[in-house]
Amino acid sequence: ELDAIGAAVTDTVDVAVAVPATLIYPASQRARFPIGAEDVHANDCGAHTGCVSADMIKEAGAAFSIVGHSERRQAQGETDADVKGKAEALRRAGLHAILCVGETLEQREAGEAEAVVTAQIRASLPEGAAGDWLSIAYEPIWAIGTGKVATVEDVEAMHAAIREALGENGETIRLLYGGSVTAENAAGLLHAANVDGALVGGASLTAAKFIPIIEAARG
Ligand SMILES: O=C(CO)COP(=O)(O)O
Repeated sequence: ELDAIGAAVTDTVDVAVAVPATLIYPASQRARFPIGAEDVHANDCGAHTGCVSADMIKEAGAAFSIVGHSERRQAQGETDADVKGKAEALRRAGLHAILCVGETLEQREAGEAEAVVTAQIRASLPEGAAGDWLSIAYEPIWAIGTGKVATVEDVEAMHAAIREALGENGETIRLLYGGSVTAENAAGLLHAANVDGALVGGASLTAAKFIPIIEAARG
């Protein structure tokens, strides 16, 4: 799959794949594009048995890591402060951070989506965040792995709110949309205002489903 994806990469689209920690080394040896981790620990060293630091993923060949994925915020109880610490650790290691934010269905139905997400941004964004080392992924929790994709209008409204919340350097930071992105809906989402890319889950698992999304980003 990595070879097929690599063959589809051109210099007009940036493609990167985040993999489980045990696969970083073999994937980075093989892939012709950046490989990243799905999480890192916030500390550079210390007594954290079983945790994986930014320097450890770097040594294994990672160029970046996702931080603050909603599954980690929910299942591991990660707070915005934890997520900020992880993004800062990546910066210290010279790696890129993809920082995830997103609201629950309950919060969206209560009309709180933008307030929740912009509060997450304010609390988890490191000082001096800039596009050369950080991207934001907006992933509405109700859209992840459910087949329920946000509308282009909702994504544009949220990304405009995020862009504003980012403040200084905000224009340099890439805003990715994630949640049930497929070959069918990718073009509309990727060409929406303030959408600079996608964080693709299920449809990235096979080259056959992922390559059309790369092509939609290019087209
Ligand atoms: O959260 C996601 C990737 O981590 C999105 O997953 P899906 O694209 O499968 O909805």
